Amino acid sequence: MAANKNARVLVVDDESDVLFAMKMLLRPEVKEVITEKNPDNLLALLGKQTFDVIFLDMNFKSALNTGNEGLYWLRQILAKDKEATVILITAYGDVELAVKSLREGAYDFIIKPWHNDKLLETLHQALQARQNKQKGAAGKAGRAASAGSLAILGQSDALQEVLYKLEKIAPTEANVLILGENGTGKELVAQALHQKSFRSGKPFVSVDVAALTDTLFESELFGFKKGAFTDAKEDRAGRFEAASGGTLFLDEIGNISLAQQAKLLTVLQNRQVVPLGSNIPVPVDIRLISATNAPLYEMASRNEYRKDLIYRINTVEITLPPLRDRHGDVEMLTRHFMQLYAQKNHKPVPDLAPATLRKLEQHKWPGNIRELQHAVERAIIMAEGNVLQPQDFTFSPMELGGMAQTAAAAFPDAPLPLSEIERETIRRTIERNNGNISKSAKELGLTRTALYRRLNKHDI
Ligand SMILES: Nc1ncnc2c1ncn2[C@@H]1O[C@H](COP(=O)(O)OP(=O)(O)OP(=O)(O)O)[C@@H](O)[C@H]1O
Repeated sequence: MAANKNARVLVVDDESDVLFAMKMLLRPEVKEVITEKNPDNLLALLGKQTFDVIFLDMNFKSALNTGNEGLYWLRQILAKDKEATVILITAYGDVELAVKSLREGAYDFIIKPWHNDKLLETLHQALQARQNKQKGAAGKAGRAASAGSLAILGQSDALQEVLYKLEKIAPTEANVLILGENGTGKELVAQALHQKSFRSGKPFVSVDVAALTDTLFESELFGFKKGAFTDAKEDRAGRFEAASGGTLFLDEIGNISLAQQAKLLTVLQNRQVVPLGSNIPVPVDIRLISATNAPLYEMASRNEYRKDLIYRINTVEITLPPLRDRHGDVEMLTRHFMQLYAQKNHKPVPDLAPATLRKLEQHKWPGNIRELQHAVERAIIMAEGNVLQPQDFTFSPMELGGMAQTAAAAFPDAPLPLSEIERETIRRTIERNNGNISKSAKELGLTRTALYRRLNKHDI
């Protein structure tokens, strides 16, 4: 890091506290730190000297009124020097905008309040990248995000953007709402966020809230005291307490009743839970990650979901694209799962015929990565030779839409074995709920896990 000792850094922010803190932090790292409170002086400063890195506030309170002053100044800086290395300083609420600003040429951004070591890491990376660029090396190398030991695979732009955002927001305290269809990897992303956060040494507690009735919701999440209800034989901590210091992942948050929404909101507002049968509140120290495949905003506009709860849980949003929109990822994921399941089933890793790949790439994957995963496992188990052929991939009726229904209608009175009836009932329920597993499970009186087990059993 010796090269940094010659570096000159500029910090532009209209808050004196930020300037002071940055100066104290950066001074030992570089040769010179210049601070500037008024962005109007920026261009004059750049005219006088060059800076190796410029930290620029995205949220000036001042005059321009464009809604994104930071972006305006970023453009001004880059117009003057297109090689400038700019790191934006942004608030939680502006992460979307900050991600966009990367496309406009910012090197990176940090989120306020920042962690000092993270900020210094970003500074050193920026200086290194600048040096590489000056030497003519590939400056962008190493920018693609990975998700630690959890393999979130994909090379599509759509997924790369998600991974980039994940890297940025993981080491913050922001509540994250993950949106996306079934099987797009929401839980995987939640785990990665935890693993890359400062809470990673503490528990990651996952709760499928859609599976909980009103009473269970409270006892499971907030805990209970002995005697609170008939079966409460002893005190039990709720999931909020169990996740203390760590991350609480509430899956299927779109599927809770208005009464449950109100209870959750109270806890998040007060940052404390009151266990059932107690009147002593317990303080809560969790980072909240929620996920859903439900259209929360549409539901809110129909008054089926509380807007104030959405605002509590969505400090930052990550939307996972469906697999059909991740161009190039089907092959990568297929090959990954081929290796995984060949190994698991003690078989040699097969090849993939070009026609098979075409078939997989054309399929719409309504069950997304989970569906692909199961399809590959099935193919590995069933395939005869050591090249996977198109016929090794048979898509289930749910995946293909109405075909099975036609078949069932063709034999209305034929006696069916019980397992066929179960299969057909499950299939129709899922179809009626447009592939929503949680809703279907609720309707069928099963937990989601039990339903997944049956989907596997029936090869749906
Ligand atoms: N990008 C990815 N790379 C590798 N595996 C993935 C990826 N995305 C998802 N998976 C795998 O696909 C399966 C489904 O992912 P996950 O359970 O996280 O999805 P989900 O969106 O939470 O699903 P649901 O909405 O049904 O709860 C898991 O086995 C997960 O490990």
